[in-house]
Amino acid sequence: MNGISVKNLSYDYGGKPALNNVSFEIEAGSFCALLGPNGAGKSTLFNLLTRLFVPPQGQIEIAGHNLHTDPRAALAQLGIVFQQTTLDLDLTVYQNLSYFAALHGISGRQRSVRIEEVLDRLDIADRAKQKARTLNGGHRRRTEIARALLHKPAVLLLDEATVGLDAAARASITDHVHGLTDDGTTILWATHLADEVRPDDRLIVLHQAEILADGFARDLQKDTSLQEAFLAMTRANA
Ligand SMILES: Nc1ncnc2c1ncn2[C@@H]1O[C@H](COP(=O)(O)OP(=O)(O)OP(=O)(O)O)[C@@H](O)[C@H]1O
Repeated sequence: MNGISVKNLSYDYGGKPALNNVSFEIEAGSFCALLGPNGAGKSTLFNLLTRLFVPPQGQIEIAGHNLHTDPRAALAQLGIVFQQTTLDLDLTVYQNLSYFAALHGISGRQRSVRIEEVLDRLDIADRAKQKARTLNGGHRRRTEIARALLHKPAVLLLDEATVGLDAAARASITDHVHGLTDDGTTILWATHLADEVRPDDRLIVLHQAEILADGFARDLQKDTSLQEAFLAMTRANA
């Protein structure tokens, strides 16, 4: 079964295409980077995958559930980390997660067990009692990723999750997120930074509403760096 399946997906803003007949499949339990410059269509794709937007054309399946015909089952399998931070800065890390767990109907002992599990996964158990306001950017992001995993989603979407972080925090977040596939979670990682993609990653390059390349990063970069290959690809299609 696929983690994510997208077929012939299109979307436009007032006639200007933001996604043009896009199709791809991501195997369950794998990490896929979605690399594209600003304006490529990444956020639009995420808004469609989370059903914030309804596509005029195309089909989306999340963990085998059709998002259009069975949205409840599909969305139950989805975790998301948006580009803009959405923590309540006046609550502690634990309280932020506890509130979210309650929204998902996770209660009682199960709630504290799950919170401990996800904090451990992101190596931030020692921050549980700290107010979110006192955390650095990297730890805030890790808290949001932990929160997105509380309901054990089969698929996790991250939209430019390292925006505004320094190089060390970016590297730590990308390491942690790669590790999340260990338990079978499917990851779609949107970025405009080629250095966040590893040679063994599945890579989809999105540019001007279309998929320019889809394969393993090592094959797409060939003898050059991925950054150079990415720039050459997007320049050639400017
Ligand atoms: N609400 C909107 N109204 C009109 N055009 C929009 C709107 N949102 C996005 N666009 C346009 O659609 C195209 C795709 O934008 P989108 O935000 O999906 O790209 P992106 O890859 O996520 O870029 P970024 O990293 O800058 O967010 C761009 O040309 C953008 O200007």
